[in-house]
Amino acid sequence: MFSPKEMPSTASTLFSAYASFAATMMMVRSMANEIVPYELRAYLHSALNYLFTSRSSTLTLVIDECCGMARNQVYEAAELYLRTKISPATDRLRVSKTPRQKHISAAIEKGEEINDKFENLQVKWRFVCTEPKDQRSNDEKRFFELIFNKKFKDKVFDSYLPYVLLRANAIKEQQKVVKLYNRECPSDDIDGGGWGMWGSINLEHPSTFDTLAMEPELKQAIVEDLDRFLRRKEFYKKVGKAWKRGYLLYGPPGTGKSSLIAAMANYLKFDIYDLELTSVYGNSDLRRILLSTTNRSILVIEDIDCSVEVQDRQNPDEFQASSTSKVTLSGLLNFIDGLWSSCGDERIIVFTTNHKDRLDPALLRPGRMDMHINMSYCTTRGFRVLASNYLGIHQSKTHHLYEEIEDLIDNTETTPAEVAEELMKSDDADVAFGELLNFLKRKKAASIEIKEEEGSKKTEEDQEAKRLKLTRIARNFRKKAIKGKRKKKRSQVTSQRV
Ligand SMILES: Nc1ncnc2c1ncn2[C@@H]1O[C@H](COP(=O)(O)OP(=O)(O)OP(=O)(O)O)[C@@H](O)[C@H]1O
Ligand SMILES: [Mg+2]
Repeated sequence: MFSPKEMPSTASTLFSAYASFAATMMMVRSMANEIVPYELRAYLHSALNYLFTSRSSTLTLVIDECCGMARNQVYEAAELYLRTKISPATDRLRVSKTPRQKHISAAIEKGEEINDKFENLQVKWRFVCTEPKDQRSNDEKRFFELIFNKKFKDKVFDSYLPYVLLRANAIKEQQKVVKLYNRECPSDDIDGGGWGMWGSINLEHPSTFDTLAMEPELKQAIVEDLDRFLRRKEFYKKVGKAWKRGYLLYGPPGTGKSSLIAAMANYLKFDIYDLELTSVYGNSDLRRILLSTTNRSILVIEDIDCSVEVQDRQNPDEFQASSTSKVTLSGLLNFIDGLWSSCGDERIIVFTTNHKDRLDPALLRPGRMDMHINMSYCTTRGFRVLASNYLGIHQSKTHHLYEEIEDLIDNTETTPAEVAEELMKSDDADVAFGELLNFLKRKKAASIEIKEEEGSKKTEEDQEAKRLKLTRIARNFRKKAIKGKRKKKRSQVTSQRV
């Protein structure tokens, strides 16, 4: 213990000792700074840090929502992917649904964590949201943290994150709502580009390849063609062809041309652009409209025989005159062959017509439309599909009216639309099939009547032709007889002179 008298002198001794120590240290430090080069000092500093700070075995990847102005694809993929990983351990979820979404979607809320396993890798995801600096500013920052053991760094970069991106793409495809673009759609639609541009609605057409009444072989051929088309990106590049495919659907009204287009769109998850050519002002307008369509889409031009000036190819003068106001077939074909080739990927073009025979040969030339699909009248196998669609009767099952119905279907020109309309008349199969049978009987009777009428007309025509022929023969015979008489007379006169 210090006596009160000793205290000041001890404190001053201590202070002077500390001061001299500090001065010495400063001198040593400045000497060391001069003697030891900067690089060596930095190295020593970090080595000491490494030795004395506690080392973490985990690595955290920060995945920001945006990279500059663009959206970060890894962030978007993580958001979608993690929706499928929500477990009962999650406490808070964000729930939403936009008018275009079919289902309610749930995503994790800020601060929530999700554990995931990928082969022998265990990771933890955390969703972080920074609070905006003040209430009015919109500078909230959102990001995911991906936390895992450092030794798996390569695996995460080379396998896990690519897997997350792939899965997210598949989920996006699955959730995609197919849209129907039309230039008459309301312009306040978020995808609408104003007057004269494309607006869209969800494609609500429920048609699929399963519900289409067609010959199974033809259906199979179309599905395979579409699959091959999707697979062959590299092939198209290699042979220098645009990655597009054209289908011409032809057949009478009500045979399922539009239903097939909807089935294609639903199968591929491609949007449909339904183009009414008569509303396009000219070829340059057409170019502008088509350039504003997106990849992975189906461009549909219905009733192509009624939509374009098909004669203009044979008459270039007329083409000049009409090109300012009308879309010409040559304009359309040029666009499909040329311009589009260089700027569109995964495009499908479908033309439909009720009269293939009226189409310009340029459109039918091989290589123009890759597949010509004949949508014909209903067949017995088509009828079985419709019976299954409308009345839930399995295609392998039968009904006591089937034999009669199928015989009439084979022997009349009945469209699937007509069959569908009859089957819709009742939920009771007996009643619905009865209605269909009566309809087919009436149809058959009507067709016999028409044939008889045509037959009697033909007989009348034949008789008239026969009468004309006989008259012609008789006239010729008379002419010949007169000629013969004259000749005989002339030769008599000559012999008298001689
Ligand atoms: N092949 C089919 N398979 C299933 N349903 C069909 C088929 N054909 C027609 N239908 C039914 O008839 C309705 C009309 O058919 P759709 O509009 O597809 O015919 P279309 O050939 O496009 O006729 P149009 O030439 O008049 O445009 C469809 O909504 C569907 O209910
Ligand atoms: Mg149609």
